[in-house]
Amino acid sequence: MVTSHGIATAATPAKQDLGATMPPNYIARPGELQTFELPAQVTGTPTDVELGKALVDAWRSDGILQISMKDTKKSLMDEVFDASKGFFRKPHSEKAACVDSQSYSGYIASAEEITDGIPDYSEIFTVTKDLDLSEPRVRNHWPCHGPCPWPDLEMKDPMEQYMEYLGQSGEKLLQLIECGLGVPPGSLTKYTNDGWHHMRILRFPAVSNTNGKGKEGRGIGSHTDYGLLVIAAQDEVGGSGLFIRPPSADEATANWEESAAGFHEDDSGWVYVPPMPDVFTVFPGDMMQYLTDSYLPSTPHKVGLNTRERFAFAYFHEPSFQSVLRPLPGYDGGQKPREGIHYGTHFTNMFMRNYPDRITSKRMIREDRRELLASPELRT
Ligand SMILES: O=C(O)CCC(=O)C(=O)O
Ligand SMILES: [Fe+2]
Repeated sequence: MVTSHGIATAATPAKQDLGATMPPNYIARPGELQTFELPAQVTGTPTDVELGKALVDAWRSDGILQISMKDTKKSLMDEVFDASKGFFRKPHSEKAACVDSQSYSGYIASAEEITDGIPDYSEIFTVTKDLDLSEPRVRNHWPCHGPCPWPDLEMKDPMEQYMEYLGQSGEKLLQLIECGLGVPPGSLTKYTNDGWHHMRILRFPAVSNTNGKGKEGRGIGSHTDYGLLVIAAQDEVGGSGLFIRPPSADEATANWEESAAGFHEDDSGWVYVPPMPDVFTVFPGDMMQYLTDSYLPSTPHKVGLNTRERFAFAYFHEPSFQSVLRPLPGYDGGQKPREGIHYGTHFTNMFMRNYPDRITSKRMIREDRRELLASPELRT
């Protein structure tokens, strides 16, 4: 049921069933997430303010919320899941050819990604801004800027449409969060002009069907993501694998200062995100935490392998690569660093940490590309 102001109560399965699909050997309590519906547009009406405050409250208590998927988008979801499955079914050599030496777009084999020094079993296709070799930023060797090595149009077309749609949802969410935080319109969206939005198309093998090179049972180790918003979707078939840690007064991360990878990985206190039909899950990233002085902390999460293979998408709604972010008015509590955070530097650091052996990281080092991150042209 959806109320007139977009605050919805999804038809949830009985409480005792919510944890039934949890990955084996994980201990967590099943979450009961709040579900919201996004309006056609956000103009700052009292209804928008009410919804924005409800989103902020949901994140502050649960660390994650759901937005319901428009009926008109359900066929697009079918298309992107089909395209993802079609890609991951290809022979290894075809998938492994999808890499680029200048961007981090493309294929990441199972056990190639490192979180907190340990290989993950996730198999991934990453999509960053697809810029061809003649694009000025690529010609000028900006770190992480380059083409996306799409395997074919069957993959490219639906994925681009999907990212476009999530881009619109991301902008609406930021506008609503501005309303909910009581900051002037544009305080968040000024950073997303030319946003460095990217996406991870993910496959997780069944727990009984891995290549033996990663950490047993683990899909992705505990981590926080880097930008403003994470908007995730998963198929419901294999059960979920996602666990999150709700905000807590005695737990703090600051991923740009000290790695949050591995945060409380094996401790209690995790919440299982049960699979729900026709919703996206949304939670804040590192830059939202910095801007709000941890009023909206970046949500730690991890993924476990389930009894069946699982397909998922994680879309990241981000500031522009060039952005230097500064505390929001009313949320400047002296958070560090005082000079602001350059998002492109944070992104580059995180990707080099996750993929130290990738051709892209090696070229970055060989060509000293990171030096450019300090130049005024890359900081606006
Ligand atoms: O599999 C998921 O649901 C989330 C994946 C994730 O955390 C990521 O790609 O950063
Ligand atoms: Fe993540």
